[in-house]
Amino acid sequence: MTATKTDLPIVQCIARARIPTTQGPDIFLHLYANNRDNKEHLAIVFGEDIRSRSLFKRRPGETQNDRMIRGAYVGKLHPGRTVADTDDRLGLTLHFDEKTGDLLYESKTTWDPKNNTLVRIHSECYTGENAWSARCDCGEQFDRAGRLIACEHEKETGIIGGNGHGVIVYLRQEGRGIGLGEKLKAYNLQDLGADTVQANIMLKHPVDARDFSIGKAIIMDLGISNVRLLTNNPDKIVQVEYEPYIRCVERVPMVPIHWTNENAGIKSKEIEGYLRTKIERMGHLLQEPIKLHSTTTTTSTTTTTE
Ligand SMILES: Nc1nc2c(ncn2[C@@H]2O[C@H](COP(=O)(O)OP(=O)(O)OP(=O)(O)O)[C@@H](O)[C@H]2O)c(=O)[nH]1
Ligand SMILES: [Zn+2]
Repeated sequence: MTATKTDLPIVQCIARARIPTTQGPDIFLHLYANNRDNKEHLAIVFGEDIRSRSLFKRRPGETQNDRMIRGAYVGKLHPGRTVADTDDRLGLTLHFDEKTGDLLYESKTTWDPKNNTLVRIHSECYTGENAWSARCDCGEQFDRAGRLIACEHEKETGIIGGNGHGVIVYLRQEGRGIGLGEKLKAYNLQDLGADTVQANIMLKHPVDARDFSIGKAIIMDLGISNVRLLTNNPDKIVQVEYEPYIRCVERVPMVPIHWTNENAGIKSKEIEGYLRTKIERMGHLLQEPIKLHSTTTTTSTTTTTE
């Protein structure tokens, strides 16, 4: 059954701003409102020409200055610029449907929806992203997604990057949707021996309380239809597919750094359990490295590991 756009939440990009990053490229941070929850979901967009249709749509009575202030401009802002829809210095002009005010697609100014675009749908994880947590790999995944979108291809794995175009849809679904407070309680239950699945159930929550439909609506709003999805989570792939509007043309794996490089990434008992539960109990598409030749040699009296 093909989807109809009406069964998706309605999202509205409220503001977009250029963020010069410490990693090199500028990103364009988009803040969204929606008609499902009162959270500020985000899109971290790499590429000035990936355009939010809801942000760029013309609004009755607004001025060009209003458009520039909310971030609905083409090219680059500079002191003294007065027109949002034209960047004289770069020779770029946006055009709109006179009746509806919708942005018209033109290859010179707007990313082609038919391009295969590298996308990560990332759920907020305060502990992994801001508190140096070694309980999960969310922070590592977030950083790697940004690096992969910015680069042509990843040296270590040969995976083709986004070459400066792509999106991290950042959903405020902390704790797989149960919130930070309940996640902290889940951590205490895990320290008492439960795994991440059991802990959620013991707290009377679903194993995964997330819904990716807002993420889907944001991807569509950004004019992206062919997605190279950065994930190991099969549920995300199923939930993002949305024929004929969104097609997952490729699943790009997110292998924990420590699994391919002994001296890097996150190494802890907790994260081993976290990843093992994802594989064994949540069906994540991750293959634990199989040690074919043990490096442990046993001699008559002692066992030494080189
Ligand atoms: N309830 C609960 N949530 C956790 C735990 N550890 C991490 N999380 C949450 O799990 C979510 C991880 O989401 P993502 O980083 O999008 O990853 P994923 O859905 O597991 O799958 P990938 O796309 O393959 O990374 C975040 O919301 C974290 O806050 C835990 O022990 N319990
Ligand atoms: Zn996490």
